[in-house]
Amino acid sequence: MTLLNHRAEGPASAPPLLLGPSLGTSYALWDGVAPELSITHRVVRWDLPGHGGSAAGLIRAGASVGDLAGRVLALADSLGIERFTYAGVSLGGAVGLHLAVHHPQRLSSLAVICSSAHFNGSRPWEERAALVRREGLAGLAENAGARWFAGDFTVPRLVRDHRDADPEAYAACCDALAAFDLRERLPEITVPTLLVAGREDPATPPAHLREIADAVPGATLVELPGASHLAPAQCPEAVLTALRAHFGQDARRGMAVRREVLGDAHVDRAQAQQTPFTARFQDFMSRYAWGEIWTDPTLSHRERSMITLTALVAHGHYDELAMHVRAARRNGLSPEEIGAVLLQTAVYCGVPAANSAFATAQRVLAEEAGTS
Ligand SMILES: O=C(O)CC1=CCC(=O)O1
Repeated sequence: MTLLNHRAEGPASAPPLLLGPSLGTSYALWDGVAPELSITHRVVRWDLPGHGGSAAGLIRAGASVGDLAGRVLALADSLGIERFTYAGVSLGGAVGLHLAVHHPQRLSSLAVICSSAHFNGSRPWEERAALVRREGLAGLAENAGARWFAGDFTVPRLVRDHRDADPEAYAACCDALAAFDLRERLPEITVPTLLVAGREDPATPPAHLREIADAVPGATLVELPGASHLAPAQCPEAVLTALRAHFGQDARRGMAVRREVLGDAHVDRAQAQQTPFTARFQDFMSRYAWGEIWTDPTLSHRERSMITLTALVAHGHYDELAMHVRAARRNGLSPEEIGAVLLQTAVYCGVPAANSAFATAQRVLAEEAGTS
């Protein structure tokens, strides 16, 4: 299957972050932001169909934002990325909102930049699509600066990408914008959401971002002075600061759950022993194991403890087992329930494994009870 053109940066083991562009631009929109983000993330930035390096045939007249989101998921699948953080500008942001409503299990965090839950109805986009199908993109690209940037600022590469986009594909993206309206569904969004508004943005003014922030539970809104529609290009430092603070929440949430489950003493010890060599691994654990998996409310902490004990016995990780017997007690499992889990492992992991597990658990439970 033909995929969206994309550029991947950053360590393959880092948490994946997908970046979506706005109508008329390419992944070059993220040039001032992506290299910095790729220090902590596996950044994958993609081009809209018929824009940058993506084939025009990836979109048809009458397309929807859902179709574009499907292309993004296909790209993620092809890269082996199941769950990802997502940030998108304008049309790219609409793709992010669609993913958050329709595919919440694929997203761990969302940032919507200079975008909206609706683009002022279908009329302006039907007119723009008709204009582009009739006359091509040269005229629109000529006045892109006024729509995209504040003051005299410009990015010649982005204006060039606008002019060189495929008119049919551009018009099909306009069709998608014409049909897009997610306002009714915003309260269903559960993924941590950041809204970034350009204070001087004429296309999606701050009121559009505020409307999303008011409707999405727990969402945060940041307004950037001096930014217009392409905030990542004109104010990369301010966008970076906002994104870093938002995406860092995964690690912070993870650290809170890690302390709840493993206890302050254990986490403080692990932190104190951290070296520059182990720092990325510790961060990975906070973000991924604790910030993403243990925080997922589908299973309770009790259930997660039972699964974890079993998995540790299966692989003979007895030091980790001792730690997770303490965690299981903190998560509300009684010594009898822990014994029942270990007994079951005798069936599926083997008697010798369960034998060692019982010895480890017995020692920990005795220590906890103060009888050792
Ligand atoms: O090109 C514009 O006028 C601004 C814009 C609206 C939707 C989008 O992605 O860019």
